[in-house]
Amino acid sequence: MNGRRGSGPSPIFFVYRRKCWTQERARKVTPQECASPRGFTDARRSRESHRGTPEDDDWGHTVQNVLHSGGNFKASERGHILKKFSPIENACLEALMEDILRPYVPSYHGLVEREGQTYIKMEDLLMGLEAPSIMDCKMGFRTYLEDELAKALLKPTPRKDLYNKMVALDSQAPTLEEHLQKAVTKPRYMQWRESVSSTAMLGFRIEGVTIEAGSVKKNFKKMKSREQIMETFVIFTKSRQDILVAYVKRLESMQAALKESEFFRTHEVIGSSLLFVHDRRGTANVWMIDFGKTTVTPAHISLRHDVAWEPGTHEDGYLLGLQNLIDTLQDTIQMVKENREEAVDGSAQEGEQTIGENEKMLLKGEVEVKTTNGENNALMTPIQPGNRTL
Ligand SMILES: O=P(O)(O)O[C@H]1[C@H](O)[C@@H](OP(=O)(O)O)[C@H](OP(=O)(O)O)[C@@H](OP(=O)(O)O)[C@H]1O
Ligand SMILES: Nc1ncnc2c1ncn2[C@@H]1O[C@H](COP(=O)(O)OP(=O)(O)O)[C@@H](O)[C@H]1O
Repeated sequence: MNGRRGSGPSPIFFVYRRKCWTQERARKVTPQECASPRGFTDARRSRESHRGTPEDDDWGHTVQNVLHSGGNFKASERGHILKKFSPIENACLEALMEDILRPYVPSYHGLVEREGQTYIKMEDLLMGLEAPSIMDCKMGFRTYLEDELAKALLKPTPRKDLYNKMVALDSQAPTLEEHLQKAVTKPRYMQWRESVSSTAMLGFRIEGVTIEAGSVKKNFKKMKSREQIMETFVIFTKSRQDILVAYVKRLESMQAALKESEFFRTHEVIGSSLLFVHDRRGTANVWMIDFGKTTVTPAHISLRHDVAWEPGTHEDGYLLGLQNLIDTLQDTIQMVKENREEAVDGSAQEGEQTIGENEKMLLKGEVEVKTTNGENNALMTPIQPGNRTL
């Protein structure tokens, strides 16, 4: 496995990034605004004409906010990025530097201040990659904290923004009462998101993808089935077996470390992602990121991560999701092998064309990767809380 702490400059890989060069040269956006898609868009819209100062002349090399982040990142010097300070994430990264999981998380470099805001300085995981492809998978069967649920039960606070996001995806999803209020509570929204995506079935979901420095695709919210996810991995890796195999190996070693980890035993890992990164040269790696909702469990609880959650247990199902992810990738490798063998036989031209079409659609942002025979036609039985423990 390579891809860690490369020596070259971090690549610039988004369409918005390319637009940023032009805009920055025209002095319409600052490098800092370029650091996030949202910043870029806002700056472009307002047509501001200030310059800004590149940090350590290296803003252009900093890789940012790939898939989803409301402007939480900022450029730093080569090899590092800055993420808005959260005491929870900061404590996790500090603790992880002393844990067996250290090789699987971005290295932590303390806190820095920029323009009155505190940031966590951490390793840029895209450093050394050339036009990287990136996928963010959110892990676990539960994506909200027990505390959030308890608070919502005690004092329900229906939110209009979450209602709007819900109806945007499915106008039938809210109940009659929710339609009348035009608002839903956060746990209700999060549970619904789990149920329409693969989270509820598989314990992980794809949040976003970018392929070879292309634009960011986030249209995976309704992607539920293992088959759809396999197709997405095929598209994402362009059927490269070496990359798929590298991913599986990395996940297996991560899995072994997780089972030994003191940090993992004592933390409820909610809303954390695995970041898959690779490039055309075959550099590939997977990292654990986003510890903003990863919290220490009460002292008497030792978490297993491979059992169903019941309120009060703090279990998150992370290991079940990870096993399903590994199984899905292994099935993908098998599928790619079979496609290749058939192609050699001259009998798989149709299948190859399908993948090519899907790829085009994904790149154009039109994809809902289609299953051939409906939802959840899993090729194998997913591990779920209840049907198997590790
Ligand atoms: O993905 P969509 O459907 O947009 O829903 C988002 C994500 O779940 C966010 O998690 P993440 O940042 O991990 O993607 C979550 O932030 P939290 O992590 O703070 O729970 C948001 O909650 P609000 O920020 O409360 O809206 C929620 O609205
Ligand atoms: N250390 C890092 N190096 C490079 N890219 C990162 C790093 N951490 C996060 N990212 C990118 O930023 C995106 C959002 O990260 P995340 O930590 O989930 O932020 P948020 O908490 O704002 O959602 C990820 O999907 C990933 O593409």
